[in-house]
Amino acid sequence: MRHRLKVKLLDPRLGREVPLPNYATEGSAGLDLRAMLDAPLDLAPGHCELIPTGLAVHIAAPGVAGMILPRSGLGHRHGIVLGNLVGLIDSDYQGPLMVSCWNRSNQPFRIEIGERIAQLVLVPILHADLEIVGSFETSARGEGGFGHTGTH
Ligand SMILES: O=c1ccn([C@H]2C[C@H](O)[C@@H](COP(=O)(O)OP(=O)(O)OP(=O)(O)O)O2)c(=O)[nH]1
Ligand SMILES: [Mg+2]
Repeated sequence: MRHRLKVKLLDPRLGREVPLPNYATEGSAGLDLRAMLDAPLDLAPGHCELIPTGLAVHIAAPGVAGMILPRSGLGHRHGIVLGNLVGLIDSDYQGPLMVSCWNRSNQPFRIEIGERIAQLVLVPILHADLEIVGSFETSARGEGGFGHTGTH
């Protein structure tokens, strides 16, 4: 499915020297987001920095949200993940889209200008209407959780 996403280019380099966010392949789920830094950033082990993507998005539909997720290569190979683990973008948010980059490794990591640091995934959202009940209908799991089904 497609969603028309309103985007403001806050950084004039986007779409010129640095490509606009795009899907790497037709089947990619995430739009790659780039680090719109003034200079390369050396992220020390254990440190976290808020990095501008150079854009603002307005999803504008309450039934859609954005999720910022790590890139698997950066996360697995270099320990570059997100300081908030997952970024959640509300459909009414219009401010600059920021990526919290956390170096969870024990090596410094250099983030280059325009480097693809994370990805934005649009997801459908259901809003809950709370229905207060005294008991639930029986389910197969009941209250069992946190390993209740065993490990094998
Ligand atoms: O990685 C992120 C996470 C959030 N945001 C923006 C969009 C989002 O809609 C807004 C608020 O995020 P969230 O609700 O997760 O943060 P909060 O700490 O609850 O702030 P608020 O009180 O503004 O809701 O911040 C980003 O730009 N990047
Ligand atoms: Mg919030």
